[in-house]
Amino acid sequence: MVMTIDRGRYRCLLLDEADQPGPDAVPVTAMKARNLGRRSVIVGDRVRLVGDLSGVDGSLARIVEVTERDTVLRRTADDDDPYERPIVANADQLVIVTALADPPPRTGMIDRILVAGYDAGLEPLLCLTKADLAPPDDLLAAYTPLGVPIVVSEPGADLSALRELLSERISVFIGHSGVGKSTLVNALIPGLDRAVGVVNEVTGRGRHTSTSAIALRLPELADGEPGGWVIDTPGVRSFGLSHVTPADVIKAFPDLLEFTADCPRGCEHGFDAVDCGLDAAVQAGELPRARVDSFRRMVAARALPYE
Ligand SMILES: Nc1nc2c(ncn2[C@@H]2O[C@H](COP(=O)(O)OP(=O)(O)OP(=O)(O)O)[C@@H](O)[C@H]2O)c(=O)[nH]1
Ligand SMILES: [Zn+2]
Repeated sequence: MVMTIDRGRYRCLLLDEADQPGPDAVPVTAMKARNLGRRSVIVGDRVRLVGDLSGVDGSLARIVEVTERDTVLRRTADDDDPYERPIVANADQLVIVTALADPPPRTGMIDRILVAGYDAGLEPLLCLTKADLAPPDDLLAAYTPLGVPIVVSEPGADLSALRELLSERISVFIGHSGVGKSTLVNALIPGLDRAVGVVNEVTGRGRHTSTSAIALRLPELADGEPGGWVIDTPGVRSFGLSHVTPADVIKAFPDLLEFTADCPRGCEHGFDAVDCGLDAAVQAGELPRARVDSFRRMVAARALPYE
């Protein structure tokens, strides 16, 4: 499993058949073998290595194969940039970390990250930090109808509910700089000491430093269940979605999708849609209005100018 990437060097951890690192697993540094050509290798990829697998300082293995990805989380640098940047492979959960204050929550950003997650086939989880500074009520009201699980944290909070939601899964943590992501990851992984309070440098408009995502193993739960993996990502300022279509969004909502069979051709099922099947379903009492509205907020977030 590729844990992190630094200037063309891939830090990998050897996994056993159960997809877990063995008790003595050491990180192995590898480079891409020539046969891979321009094929991308990203954090979370499962790869085959040959050569020196000792992990000894200075040793270098070669990545000769990237196994098929279950999921790929992508973003575009901004909405005018058609180039998709895959960020993380094989995750199954997307944890959107948002502060309740300092910085204030931006639902537009949450919605955009949700859309990217739905498009990638990841299950969302909203993690609201800094509850000591502001109450979570508005965000709870906005995201509960969507069916997004929500955990609320503050300094010294009991994280057992969050640990339970992370166990046996591969969870990508994403959030704006300063929301308390490192603080949270440090609390989840005692002894880790991820840098807190360091603002990410920005190398240009909407671009971030090459600081890679990094996969971190969570400690086992008290009952011996594997803790799962956290893939921590650099703070994001924007989340370009030009690679996602309205059809991609509604696929994540099978209960809504079934009512759109008779929509006019090209219907985007948004707030301004005409003769949309979702409105008919609401009128017939077959769908709750709040759920349709929440979904439509996602469709609108997709089309908003990137922030
Ligand atoms: N009041 C309060 N402050 C918090 C909480 N969590 C984190 N902080 C503070 O918020 C600041 C930013 O926290 P970080 O953990 O560095 O935030 P981050 O999201 O990792 O930021 P980047 O590293 O820039 O991506 C620090 O000063 C933390 O001490 C919280 O629950 N409540
Ligand atoms: Zn429609």
